[in-house]
Amino acid sequence: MNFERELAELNEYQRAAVLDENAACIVSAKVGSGKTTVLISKVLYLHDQKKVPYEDMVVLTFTNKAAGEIRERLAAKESSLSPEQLQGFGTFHSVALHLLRDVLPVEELGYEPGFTVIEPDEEVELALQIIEEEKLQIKYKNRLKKRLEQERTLYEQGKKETRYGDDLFVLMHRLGQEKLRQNKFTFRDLLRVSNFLLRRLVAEGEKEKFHPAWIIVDEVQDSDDIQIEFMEHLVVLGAKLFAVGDPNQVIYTWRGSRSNIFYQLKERFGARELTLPINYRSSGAILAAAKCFQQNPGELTGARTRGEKLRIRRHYNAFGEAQYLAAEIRGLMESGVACREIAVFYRLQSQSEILEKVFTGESIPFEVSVKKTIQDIPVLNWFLKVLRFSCNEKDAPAGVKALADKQYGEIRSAKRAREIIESVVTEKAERGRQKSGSESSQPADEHEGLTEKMCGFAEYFAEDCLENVIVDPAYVYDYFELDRYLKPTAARYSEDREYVWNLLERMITFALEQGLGFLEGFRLFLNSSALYGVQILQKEVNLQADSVKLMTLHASKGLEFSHVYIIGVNFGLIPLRTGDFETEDEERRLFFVGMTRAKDYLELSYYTNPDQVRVAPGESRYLQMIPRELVEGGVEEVRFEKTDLQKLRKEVEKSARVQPLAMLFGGGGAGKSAEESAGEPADKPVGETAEGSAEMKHGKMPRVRHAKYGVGTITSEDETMVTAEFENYGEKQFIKAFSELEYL
Ligand SMILES: Nc1ncnc2c1ncn2[C@@H]1O[C@H](COP(=O)(O)OP(=O)(O)OP(=O)(O)O)[C@@H](O)[C@H]1O
Repeated sequence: MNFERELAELNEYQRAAVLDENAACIVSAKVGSGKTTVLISKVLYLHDQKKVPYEDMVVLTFTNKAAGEIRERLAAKESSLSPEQLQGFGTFHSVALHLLRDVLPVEELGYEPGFTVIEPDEEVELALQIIEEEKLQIKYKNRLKKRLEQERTLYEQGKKETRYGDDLFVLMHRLGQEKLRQNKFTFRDLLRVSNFLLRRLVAEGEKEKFHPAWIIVDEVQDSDDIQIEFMEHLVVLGAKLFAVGDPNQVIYTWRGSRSNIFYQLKERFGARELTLPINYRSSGAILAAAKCFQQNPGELTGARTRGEKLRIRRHYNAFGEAQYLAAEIRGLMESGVACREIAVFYRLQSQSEILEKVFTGESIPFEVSVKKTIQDIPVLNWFLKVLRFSCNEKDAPAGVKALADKQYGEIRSAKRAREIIESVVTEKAERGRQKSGSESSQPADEHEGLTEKMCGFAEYFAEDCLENVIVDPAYVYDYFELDRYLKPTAARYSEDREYVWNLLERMITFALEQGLGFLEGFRLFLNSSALYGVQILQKEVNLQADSVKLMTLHASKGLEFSHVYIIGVNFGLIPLRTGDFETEDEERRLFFVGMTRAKDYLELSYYTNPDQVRVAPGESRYLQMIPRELVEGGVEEVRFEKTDLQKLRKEVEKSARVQPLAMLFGGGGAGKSAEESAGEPADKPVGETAEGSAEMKHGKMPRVRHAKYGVGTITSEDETMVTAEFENYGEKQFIKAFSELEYL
């Protein structure tokens, strides 16, 4: 590789950053100024010129997408790279997982190497179970997830009193014990426990166990306290720090990042500060408009000419807009614009549904970036429980759920399932004790069916049979006799079978790629599937594929397209209604991030008759903040016949009930957000039952059931949406067409 040539392509600011060798350096970069470019050049510089092995670098990103991009770009430059060399490259969580698995002594804290990683929702479920069993007094249980997040720091600081004077800290203590007993980590635990063990390494002077030479951080503006502490430990262990970020792109304060982060980092690490002020991406007009939303002052220079002005469109509603966009995109395609250069951004995932339907009808190739995890697909949700218990017998709750699932498996009562699993666990423990005492005892295995399968799994697949038989999903599928447990008489059977089959294929490929034994590979996958969620099960949008990209503003971060359409710039959507100034600031930065993805053409639109509840008709004030000289010909109204809209709406409602399978395992197609697709469609759709509406009219609040959130009460309802309150999940909104709620 010719590094001189690489360096020559950088501007003076970028070069200075790449060549900087201070013990700590923070690069405060402007949007589109080449942060990713610099980060990759830095890694190459250290490796090629300074002879730092990749294994001695920890490269931390905030998303798997960013980590993937860095890996890809490195692989493109150096084809002989192996996954082992890049084990320290990834998100904070995946690097912490690697440390806990391969470097730090977790067993000294009582965990076992086969630990699993659970999603926040699973932690809440566990917490609710403890509350019930131990009769704890917890206020605002419907906001438990938020409360656990918000008050965790107080608890960790050793505070005695919770915010509401209840048993929350007792719960946190018990939750910690229970997770340890079940050998489980949450995402936050991964970093928390890593921090604890790294601190101990430092205190005990055992730095030789782990001492990276460099720590390189992308999007550093998104770091929260626990992540900063993680960086700090690595620095104390001897690593030099190089971090890049943009204070104008802080869009995750709800996760704990903060807007004064650069000042904080400079103070904490005594870092040198460099800047990258030149935006290479956007035309002059786009950049000038985006600057109206920039919150942190400072030079933002564009390298490009003024280019085309922005456009603002007014639509009757989202249905009309979708038709307009389809026609517009068709026109662009005919004029030679590649589909992959066109993107539509929206504020909420649910806004993609109408676009998907219309684009499918109009044969516009598209891909939707959907945040959907394995847990959103009922059959996989069940099968994961089966696998979790099969691979980790300490995870008794998973075993109970696998047996007591309402749709799959043996469909036992919760009580009976608990009894069975408890007896299995006791029996195993007993057998273990007898084995270590005398050799004479015989296992009295009375269990059969799924229980027997789960308990025998680890033993059955114990030897490393990866190369022989486990290249075929059928082997595991048949082992569990899944044809029996997936209920072949159900209408969804063939779809479910395909889901499971695909999951198994993925797991096997994953184990093979990792060069791991079967069991070990499966265990690692079970952790990663929670950790990576979407990425493992569902292809991210393929930026190279020639299709229009549909995504939320959040998902657009870090990407660029020649043509960008930001839709629904109405108050209530962009910006969302917020309760405080800080969140409002974040909404503004989010809009800034979206606008600055556009290279050549940016169009913004709003509705005069929005369908969503709590969305105000008319343009949001954000549109009024853009100087009119940057906008082509004022606001243009786009009209569509109302009859067309009604027909279209009916079609969307009809077709939205069938969700193409392809998109879940790659490929384009329709998809729903995690929240909206958490369960199977119910038989009786809300809005289609006369009694439902009648009850509302007479002031009674109808009760509904949702597959994931349980029983709730409708709080409001309009033509398209329905809002319901659930005891443990708070208020949730649903699109009626998806029929997820069943009236009780
Ligand atoms: N020195 C340069 N000369 C010309 N183009 C450049 C240069 N550096 C970066 N670019 C181009 O500028 C665009 C933005 O670069 P990059 O994606 O690295 O920016 P970024 O700072 O990571 O963006 P964002 O702020 O959106 O995260 C890319 O198209 C990249 O190829």
